[in-house]
Amino acid sequence: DTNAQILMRFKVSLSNGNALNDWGNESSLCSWTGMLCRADQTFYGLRLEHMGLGGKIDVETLFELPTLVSFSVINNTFEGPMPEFKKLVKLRALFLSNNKFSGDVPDDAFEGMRRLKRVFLAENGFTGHIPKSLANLPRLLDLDLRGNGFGGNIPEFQQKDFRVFNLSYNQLEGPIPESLSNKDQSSFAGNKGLCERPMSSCSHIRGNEPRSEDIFPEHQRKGRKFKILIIVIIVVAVVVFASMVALLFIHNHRRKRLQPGIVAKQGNSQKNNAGFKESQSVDLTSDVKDGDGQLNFVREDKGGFDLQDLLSASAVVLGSGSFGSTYKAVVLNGPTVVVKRFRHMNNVGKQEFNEHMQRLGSLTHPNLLPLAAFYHRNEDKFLVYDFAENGSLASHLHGRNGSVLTWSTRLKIIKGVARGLAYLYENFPEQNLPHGHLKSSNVVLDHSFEPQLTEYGLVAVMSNSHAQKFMAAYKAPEVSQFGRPNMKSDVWCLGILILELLTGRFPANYLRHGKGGNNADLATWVDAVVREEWTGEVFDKDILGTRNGEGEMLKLLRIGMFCCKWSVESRWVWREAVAKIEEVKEKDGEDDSSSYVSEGDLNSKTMTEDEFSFSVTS
Ligand SMILES: Nc1ncnc2c1ncn2[C@@H]1O[C@H](COP(=O)(O)OP(=O)(O)OP(=O)(O)O)[C@@H](O)[C@H]1O
Repeated sequence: DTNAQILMRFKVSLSNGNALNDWGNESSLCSWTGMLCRADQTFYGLRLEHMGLGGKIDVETLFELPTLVSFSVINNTFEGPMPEFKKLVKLRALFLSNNKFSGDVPDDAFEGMRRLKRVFLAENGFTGHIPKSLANLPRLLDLDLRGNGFGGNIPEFQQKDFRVFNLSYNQLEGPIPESLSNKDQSSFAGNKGLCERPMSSCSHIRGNEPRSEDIFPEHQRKGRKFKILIIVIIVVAVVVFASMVALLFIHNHRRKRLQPGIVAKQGNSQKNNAGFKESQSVDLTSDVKDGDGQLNFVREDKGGFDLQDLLSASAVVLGSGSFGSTYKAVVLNGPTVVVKRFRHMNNVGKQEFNEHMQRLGSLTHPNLLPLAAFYHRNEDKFLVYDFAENGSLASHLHGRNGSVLTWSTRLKIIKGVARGLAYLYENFPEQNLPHGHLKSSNVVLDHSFEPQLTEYGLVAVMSNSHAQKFMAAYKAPEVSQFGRPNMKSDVWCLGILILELLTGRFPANYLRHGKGGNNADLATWVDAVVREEWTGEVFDKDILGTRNGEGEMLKLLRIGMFCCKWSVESRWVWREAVAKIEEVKEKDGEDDSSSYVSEGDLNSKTMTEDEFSFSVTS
């Protein structure tokens, strides 16, 4: 049989196959929905995602496809036990996430699949132990078992360097193997009783403590229980009483101190992307409480004032972002600084927080806004940055008081952003998201419109849940698909920033729920406009008429689209993105390299053959 005949037999076992109606057309197999083919038209995979498919996955028939190396049925309605994929020994990537598969996965389910690199089983109903054969895969690079019912202990994995690793929201328990202790806590969150690094030590888990019946005989236990009950009642009563007194005291105390701050902030309660011109005066002492905690300077050249100076500085609210308020403070006989309050930086303890801030403070690059100092008081953290004279890029692009940014200024801005990002990636290679919160309100402009990145490097200290909800990098599509961002999520943000800069459109206005729960976004809008060949309509009217620049503007648009590839594998890595941005010139015709991204490659969601083969072979 030919591949086409085999695939038609495979289709018969599926239900709800309407999305595959074009299968069987006379045209080349590679043009059928869901086919993955290389440039030479050899078929190598199936990508049947978000299609409402169900029924049986006929592995016997798939086995007859000699070149099949990648198989994906993400987000369909398949149910029942895990199909016997182990027959497909050539498979390199297996994506079954977001279906209704269930039941124990046999220990030998992945036996012999020596080439398998990527296994995505997230959000199904799989149970039983994590199969030994999975842990023994020699080349495993990405593993996502999130949101299943896997139980028991985590086995020792043969492979140590994972790119994606997620076991969260299962029923796993017991100590985490030492070799996985460097993983993020979020990889293990939502399990029954996992312990040891990166979670807390196993000795904290009650089951490990000696049980009272092992120590005391029956009659002693009864007397003991009674005594414990009395002690508990007394302690609870004392604690409740003390808390009520303390709360009353704090309430009265805060009412006296908070008034000015609250009044001023009410006038600014809306997210103020238009910058600081409408801001009102506030009393910083209402937020930065004096007396406890101290201002820690992270750079020698930024000292010269102390906490008292900061508290008595005249301050205005610049805006209230997703983490708290941001103030501009003019220190008497000192610098003008920006104080940003963060309420959800609880991922690490005080010591680690201090070390991380010292490290951020040691970064120096013309396109990074220097962190000057930080202040740490229990739940509240304040970061002090230099004030940037020209406000944020967002305020210029979208604010009521914004100015007209020419094409040449926009190009200068994006080049600076790319350089700042490259510096962060080189200096934070071990971080998952060296920036993590790249967006136009976090790009500020100095007196000569040189851009400076701000709020970088904070993912590591930010509470996971808050990061997931609000940080820009968590808006990348892989987060809705696989639940976790990766290094390329910053590249997604860079792409969105490029598109925002060129179109003048605010990305959040394009967020709506599309098919399969994914967010449609500015990238999708640009994609559609370009595909309809209305490129003239894509550019911001303020730069549209730029003479001799349209070719280069189009070149930058294509770069933005390559940074916004929906699939992480086909999205550019940061180095490539930065290098391509550097190549863009202000005027057309200065060089002839614009053909490096062909018109045909512009569709940002579809993977070209070469791109996908890169992802499965790399
Ligand atoms: N160092 C700075 N110099 C000048 N303006 C700044 C500076 N830092 C922030 N701003 C501006 O102050 C305003 C409020 O900033 P804030 O960080 O609170 O909000 P945001 O960036 O919109 O949200 P988020 O909390 O998600 O970062 C924004 O317009 C921002 O661009």
